[in-house]
Amino acid sequence: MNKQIIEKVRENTPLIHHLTNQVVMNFTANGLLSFGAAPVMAKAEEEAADMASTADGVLLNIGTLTPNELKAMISAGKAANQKDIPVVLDPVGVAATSFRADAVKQLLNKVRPTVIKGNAGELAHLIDIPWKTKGVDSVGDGNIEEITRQVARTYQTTAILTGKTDVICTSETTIVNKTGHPILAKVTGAGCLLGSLLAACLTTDDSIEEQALTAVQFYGLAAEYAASYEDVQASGTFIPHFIDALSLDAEFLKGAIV
Ligand SMILES: Nc1ncnc2c1ncn2[C@@H]1O[C@H](COP(=O)(O)OP(=O)(O)OP(=O)(O)O)[C@@H](O)[C@H]1O
Ligand SMILES: Cc1ncsc1CCO
Repeated sequence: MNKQIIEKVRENTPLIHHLTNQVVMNFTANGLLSFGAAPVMAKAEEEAADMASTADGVLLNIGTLTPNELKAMISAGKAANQKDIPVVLDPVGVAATSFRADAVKQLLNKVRPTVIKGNAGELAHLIDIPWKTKGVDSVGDGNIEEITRQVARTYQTTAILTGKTDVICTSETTIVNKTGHPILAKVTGAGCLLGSLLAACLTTDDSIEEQALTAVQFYGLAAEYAASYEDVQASGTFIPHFIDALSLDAEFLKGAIV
């Protein structure tokens, strides 16, 4: 983890334009604010390109996608690509329906994502590897490093697979992260908010490997720290501690976990 990446984000408060799902908008906005960046949610096709052009990073998350939102995502993604603004694609539930699968195909034909981030079931689907999924959740098992590598190679991008173990692959490197807490799997939008923090970390001038690792490692440490509070009984009591922990110093989080 490179703590300077987090410090730079907090100094610059980059604006992250989100085209994300209805389930997680408020959680994502509050989590990103706590981390130290600035969220804006704008999904009308009429304004998507303008908003993306003024942002420092763009998050495309298809969790509750509609046909009009797909058009907006393509406009926002193209506008971001034109200005070299980083784009994170989260293909939420892509294996669940042909509408989602077609939408992601269209997005990947028209937009170059800086990072594709998803759970194992989502990334496996992108390279036609059979994997058990349930709605937006991944419930299968298999070689997660190989899947992440293949997504990175096939789409010539950085791929991040999340779960108990996170895997980051660029064309050259594979990095594994084991920070995190099982309670995150009980928080809807835990992956979606990570995509938002990741977009913020991609706005610095550091290497993509460092940016990606910093985002996933910090996020996991914040979860471990939040879960260690005595009053945490389950996800409901965990969430406020987690939002708070996202504002903390990376070094402090490392040392604070017992
Ligand atoms: N069993 C686990 N142990 C530790 N960390 C976990 C575990 N499961 C998930 N995580 C962490 O939770 C975060 C979200 O990952 P996950 O794979 O659950 O996302 P997702 O399926 O896209 O979630 P959502 O669709 O709800 O947004 C990541 O930081 C990941 O490391
Ligand atoms: C539960 C759910 N359904 C569509 S998006 C979403 C949020 C987690 O991905």
